[in-house]
Amino acid sequence: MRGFYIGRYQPFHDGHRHMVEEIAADVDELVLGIGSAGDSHTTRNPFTAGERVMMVTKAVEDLDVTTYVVPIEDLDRNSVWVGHVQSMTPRFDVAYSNNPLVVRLFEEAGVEVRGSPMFRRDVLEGTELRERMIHGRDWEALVPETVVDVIEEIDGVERIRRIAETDANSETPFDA
Ligand SMILES: Nc1ncnc2c1ncn2[C@@H]1O[C@H](COP(=O)(O)OP(=O)(O)OP(=O)(O)O)[C@@H](O)[C@H]1O
Ligand SMILES: NC(=O)c1ccc[n+]([C@@H]2O[C@H](COP(=O)(O)O)[C@@H](O)[C@H]2O)c1
Repeated sequence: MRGFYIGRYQPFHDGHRHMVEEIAADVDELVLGIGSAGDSHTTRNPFTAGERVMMVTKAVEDLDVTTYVVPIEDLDRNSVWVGHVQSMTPRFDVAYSNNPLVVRLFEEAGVEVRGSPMFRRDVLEGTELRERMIHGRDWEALVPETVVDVIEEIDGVERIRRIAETDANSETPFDA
């Protein structure tokens, strides 16, 4: 059986890793969708699709499940989004998500959806991690070590801080 799990992964953190471990117990193969793939250089979406491909690939490579990492750009039309996802991914049998819109769109399209309880959501949340990076608080303990390495390689903390300085409203593209 093949599963599908999408997130923005800005960045990929231990909550995502926990969910992937649970999914891996269910499936033979896993498709990990990098959502909002066209977005980067904003405080909400600081990392590019390519940078997130590196984070996600390295964060799951020790697991005993074949994984395909596929970037997926957003569409203006929710009603055809599931078809868009399916057009970009290997065929899958079940979608995993805790995002209510994603759950609804897959269910309406007749795809089985499974969720899981949130894991340490008080700290394991992308928004919280990005805030910690901006304000110099500890974030490294909340993501897989391989993700720390990628963020260091791309100088990601410096980027987020620069964006936060120049972009108080968070969605304006970064231009240095
Ligand atoms: N701590 C967690 N435990 C379990 N699932 C999680 C956790 N955090 C996020 N998820 C789920 O992972 C998927 C992808 O989440 P996403 O990439 O938006 O992360 P996020 O932490 O919610 O980020 P942000 O705060 O940037 O929106 C969603 O289905 C989300 O509900
Ligand atoms: N119309 C669309 O493009 C559409 C609809 C639902 C979800 N999505 C994307 O799927 C991803 C869902 O991930 P999260 O659970 O991390 O929000 C996001 O990147 C979101 O933008 C896109």
